[in-house]
Amino acid sequence: MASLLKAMPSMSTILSLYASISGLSMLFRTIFNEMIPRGIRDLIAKHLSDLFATFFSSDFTFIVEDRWQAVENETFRAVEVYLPTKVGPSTKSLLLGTNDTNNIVAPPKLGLPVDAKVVDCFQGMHFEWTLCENEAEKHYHSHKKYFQLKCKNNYREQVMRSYLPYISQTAAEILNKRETLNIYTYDDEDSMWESTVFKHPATFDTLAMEPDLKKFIIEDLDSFVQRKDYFQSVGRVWKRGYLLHGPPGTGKSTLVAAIANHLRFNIYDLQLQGVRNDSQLRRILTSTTNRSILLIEDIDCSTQSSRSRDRNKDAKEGHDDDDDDEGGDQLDSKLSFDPRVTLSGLLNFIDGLWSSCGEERIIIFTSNYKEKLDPALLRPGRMDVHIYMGHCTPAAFKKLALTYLGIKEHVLFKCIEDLIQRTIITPAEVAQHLIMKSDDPQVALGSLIEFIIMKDTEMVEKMRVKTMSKRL
Ligand SMILES: Nc1ncnc2c1ncn2[C@@H]1O[C@H](COP(=O)(O)OP(=O)(O)OP(=O)(O)O)[C@@H](O)[C@H]1O
Repeated sequence: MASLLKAMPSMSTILSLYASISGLSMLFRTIFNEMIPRGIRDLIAKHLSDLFATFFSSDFTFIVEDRWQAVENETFRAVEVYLPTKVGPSTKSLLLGTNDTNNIVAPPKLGLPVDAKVVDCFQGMHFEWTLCENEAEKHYHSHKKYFQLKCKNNYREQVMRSYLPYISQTAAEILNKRETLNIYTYDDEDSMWESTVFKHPATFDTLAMEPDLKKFIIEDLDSFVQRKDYFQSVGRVWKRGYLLHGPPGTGKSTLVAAIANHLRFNIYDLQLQGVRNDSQLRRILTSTTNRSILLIEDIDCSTQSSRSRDRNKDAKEGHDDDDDDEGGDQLDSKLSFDPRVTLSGLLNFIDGLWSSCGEERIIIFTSNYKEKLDPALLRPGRMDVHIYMGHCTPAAFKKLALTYLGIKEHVLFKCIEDLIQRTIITPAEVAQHLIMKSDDPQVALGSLIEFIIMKDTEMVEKMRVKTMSKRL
């Protein structure tokens, strides 16, 4: 103890040390105040206080819910895509799975289960994410998921200014590079979209249609995705509507698949017949994501009011065109269904106020009977592009022969092209013959010629009977 006391400095030494330190600190303060400009002084002080705050400030929690003001929360979607790329030792469990039925040996994908934690670092800041779930309030409501982001209180501004934009940017890049596309159908029971992998092989290359029309569609799509700023500058929502119309089997669905593959957009395939009313429709449509295609097939059969009121009146009075027999029958069988979705409810999403929900969307309606659609749907500016998918032309036939038989020329081509010009035949019928009959082009083309001649004869006979009955 005595030796310890001896080793301690004397009181006078401590006092003189204190005096020197205070003298020095006063000197430094004077130099600091006199020589360093006020702006720089404030900056240094702020950085020092930030440094202390980083260590001693309390935590702050951001909540990112899956919906935001009645629509899909894009921040939630971005985080959902981004976080699985950041799993590390702190993540104790992961979801694992694949929905790719075409390739069951493909590596499974990762997802985050409820309560999973992911730690992320960005620009020296430390973040802790957790996926949480709310109990459903009612048994028929699905559970609500949300992300919880914990960070230091003083990171708040940087989270808003740089971290979240960085996540959105990264998620967009991941989605742009995604190998698989999804097709969604709405599951009424669970009130949610259900997805499955979309692996349709159709491309613009394999699509049989007039080259000029094909070129026009590709250019239209490309210019749409590149012109976000233009849409903004002219005050229009960044959406594009296509109406594909034409007889069955002319490639409308195939064109939708080619568009999805070209843009790498997911497809939301909505069966309007299954939607109970406009408010459900609104809920369904607001839960689709950006960079996607909303597809409503056979719109002429989907809403009572999408059919031309005049045509319905005519049909009731028995004034339907004779030429339309086939279509009329089909339409009538669907008339028995009475959906409660109204055309105005639907149009609200195309160009009404609700159309501003979401961006970079393609809306595609298909119809076999454009003339039976309500004029409101056809009004200029409503569906931006109307594309008629017609019967097979010589150019379309040549494309199909190249796709299915791998040939560009054949002695039978001339004969088939002449026949096609005077017979009504769909690309689906041509494709059916080229794919099913034989690998040998001679056999396949010969069988196609037989089929076209048979159809031609049938057509001539039908015309003859019709003319006869008119004379009588
Ligand atoms: N223009 C085309 N180019 C290439 N293949 C086509 C074309 N049209 C039809 N086909 C072939 O015919 C099949 C049926 O075509 P698709 O389903 O696209 O016709 P659709 O016009 O959508 O018919 P529907 O009106 O009955 O729905 C496709 O699987 C495709 O193989």
